[in-house]
Amino acid sequence: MSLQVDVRHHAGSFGLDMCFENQDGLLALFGPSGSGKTTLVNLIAGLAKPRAGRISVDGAVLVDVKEGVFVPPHKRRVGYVFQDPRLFPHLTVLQNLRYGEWFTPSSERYASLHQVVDLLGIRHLLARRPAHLSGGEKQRVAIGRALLASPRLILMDEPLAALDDARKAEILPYIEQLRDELRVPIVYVSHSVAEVSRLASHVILMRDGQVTAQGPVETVLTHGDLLPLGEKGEAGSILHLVVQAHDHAYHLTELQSAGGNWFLPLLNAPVGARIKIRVRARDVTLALQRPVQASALNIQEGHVASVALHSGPDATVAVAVGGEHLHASVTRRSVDELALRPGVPVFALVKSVTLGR
Ligand SMILES: Nc1ncnc2c1ncn2[C@@H]1O[C@H](COP(=O)(O)OP(=O)(O)OP(=O)(O)O)[C@@H](O)[C@H]1O
Repeated sequence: MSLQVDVRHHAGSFGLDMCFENQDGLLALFGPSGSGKTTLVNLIAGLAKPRAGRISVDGAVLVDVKEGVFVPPHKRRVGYVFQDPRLFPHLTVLQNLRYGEWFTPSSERYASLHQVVDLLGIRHLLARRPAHLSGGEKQRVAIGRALLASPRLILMDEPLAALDDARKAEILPYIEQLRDELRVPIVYVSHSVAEVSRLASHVILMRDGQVTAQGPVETVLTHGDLLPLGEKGEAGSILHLVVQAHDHAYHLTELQSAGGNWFLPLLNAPVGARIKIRVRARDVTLALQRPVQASALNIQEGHVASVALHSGPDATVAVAVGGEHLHASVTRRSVDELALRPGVPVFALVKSVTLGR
């Protein structure tokens, strides 16, 4: 999928001016409340028309103000999943799903009812009406309805925001399947670093209707200063590891990376599986020598790649471990006292790790 956006728009006193291009995978739009994420999603869906500019998907122009092109929403083949599932209350689940198919000519359909029902695990719900579904089930049906339109692109605007953690955990694997098995391009709006680091391949950080940073999730989420307030402490690194062994006696799984081995609470993943982990910068401590008699199991050996001094007491140190960067949040005072400069060999002690599989 190639999504090309180059638009200018006004809503009341709010101005949006964005230009970006994304290829394949799940693109996350991430930014503080009021930064314009929903406004942008509405422009892609055709629910609003930009003042100027152009949006295209895979070369198909959805809007081009200069050329006078504006494809109406129902002809865009762009699915939309909102925070609130917005199912038709008087229709059964099956009828809600079938509605998704109506606007797509049969020659352009790639998603069948059977495939979607099985993918989302909703076969047992087909005869029910939305009032008799849980929040998580409703959202799976809403995703199914969007998918049955065989969309070129699915827009998801905080689809998990109204759900509790258990329901979120239930839905995330389905979104991953959409991304990996059906390979449906997704533009995903979220406030949560945990969600974005698990799902996204690319991220656009937004503020005041502008792009403040964009790129692969591994690099963008290290910019704590650019993340929305409340998520700044979540800034960190995403690393890719391979499951090496399970230690059932201690309930630990050993994973391998170029910088040393990692130990995580026992994982339900086969030996050889590739796992993505998220390490918050504030959970990483640096030492110049390998600590002895320390309780931390995760000690990575590397060297300082870069040091970013912030305006307050803090600094972010990127440590090169193997081919990847592990970020540590330390004080500026520690940077001086340990003379942390690019090239200095260091040991990184990691307190806790979040899985972002
Ligand atoms: N129709 C409108 N008229 C006037 N102002 C609008 C309109 N739609 C949106 N805005 C303003 O545009 C700004 C961006 O809103 P938008 O909903 O796109 O932000 P957001 O990043 O999605 O926020 P949130 O994370 O809270 O959902 C806000 O200041 C909002 O008040």
